Amino acid sequence: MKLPEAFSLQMQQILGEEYPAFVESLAEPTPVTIRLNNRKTPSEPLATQERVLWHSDAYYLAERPVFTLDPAFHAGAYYVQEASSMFVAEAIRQAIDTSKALKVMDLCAAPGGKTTLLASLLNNKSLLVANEVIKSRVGVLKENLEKWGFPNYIVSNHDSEEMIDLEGFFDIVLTDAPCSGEGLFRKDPKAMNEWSENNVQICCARQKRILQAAAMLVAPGGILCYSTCTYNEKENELNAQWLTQVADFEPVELEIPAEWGITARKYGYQFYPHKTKGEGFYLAVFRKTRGDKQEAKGKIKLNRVPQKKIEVLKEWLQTPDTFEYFEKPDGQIVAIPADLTNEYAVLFRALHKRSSGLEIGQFKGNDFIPSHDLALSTAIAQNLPAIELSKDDALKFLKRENLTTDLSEQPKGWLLARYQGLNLGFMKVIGGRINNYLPKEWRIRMDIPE
Ligand SMILES: C[S@@+](CC[C@H](N)C(=O)[O-])C[C@H]1O[C@@H](n2cnc3c(N)ncnc32)[C@H](O)[C@@H]1O
Repeated sequence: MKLPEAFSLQMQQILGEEYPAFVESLAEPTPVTIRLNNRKTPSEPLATQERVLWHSDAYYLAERPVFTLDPAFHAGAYYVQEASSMFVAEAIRQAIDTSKALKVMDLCAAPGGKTTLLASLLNNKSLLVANEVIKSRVGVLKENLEKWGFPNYIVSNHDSEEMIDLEGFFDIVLTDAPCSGEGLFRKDPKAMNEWSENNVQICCARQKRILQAAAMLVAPGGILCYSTCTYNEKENELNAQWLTQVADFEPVELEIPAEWGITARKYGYQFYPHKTKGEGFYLAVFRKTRGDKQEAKGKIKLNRVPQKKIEVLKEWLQTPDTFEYFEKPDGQIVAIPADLTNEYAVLFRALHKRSSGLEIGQFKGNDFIPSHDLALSTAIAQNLPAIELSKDDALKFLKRENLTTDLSEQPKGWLLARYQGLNLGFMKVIGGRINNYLPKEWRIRMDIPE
């Protein structure tokens, strides 16, 4: 691999005698890792081998399978994620009590790897906002969150500076900042071609701007996590130092076993591919020492669903009484955790470009049409009519093709397509016909080998 000259010099300065080992590691293949969803376990456990040291649900795979051809992947049983970046969960676990009801903002969220990591860390009384500034990246973020199934989430599409009304609102803010990507050179050669000292400067200035906005969102006592997938001082340690100078934050020291191979710096923690089995990564965690806390108080400005309809909805959810039900102007019903209505009201007021929480479906006359979001949510009732599909048929369902299984004996009505006990989506049995309700934009497009 021919590294940019200025980058080589920079790494020699940072690493000294470790530099040759670093260069050698760049010629090795990128490890393939998956992180299992702790709320969705397939009946046949995935074949996993070596565990990622800093995450109890994550594993290295011997080779990269075609994930598109695994229905369990589409059901949200696991996420394919670079190993080093999973350290965010361990850091948060050490920095804050995750058994509490927490309000969490993932400020630079698409495609959602770390958002799903956060979702697995949170309990069902917590609330997760996934924000992405680039509109074209919001779709994939939503899709990944829907699949993951954690019900208490909102996806928003704002610049980090547009959130002034959420000052002091969050217990945790994650800023996984856009960066020069030095840690991704072997995984993504494009990152290397785009690298320049000038680009490092641009990234550094942008990160400061995002960090300043992120700092404002944190409640006193809350934590701010700052991460990049790069090595240079400007984007990492110097930005971390800058934050402690311009805002009321102190670095949180983490306990890390030596065998994990993570390098502790003054403010943060650095992953190098010659020392850890993963890509280059940097994380610093800070606690806010002072500031104003925003109390969550407000009223959701959506129509409440009439009691008669709520009785219908109750059949579709596992714990229907833990939600309150509202109707959006387009008729979609959203289920909002009853304990979190004040929090949702504050978020709805402050964020204009956003989703409205878990959309469970809509009424057409007296009939309830369940949504795909509901099919994949862990909030869905367990006793709904369902059919377990073979792998072939599960893939056919995901391609929106006709199934081989004979469904003519199935009672008319809604039927969940399942694979290894995990929901893939809804079908409707109408006489001799089946309608597939998998959203068209979600269907598998690749040809399935015989
Ligand atoms: C490193 S990526 C995030 C990866 C993601 N956290 C994950 O784990 O899958 C950085 C993201 O920040 C977004 N971004 C860029 N500028 C931003 C801004 N001013 N505010 C919020 N997000 C921004 C980029 O569009 C990009 O999606």
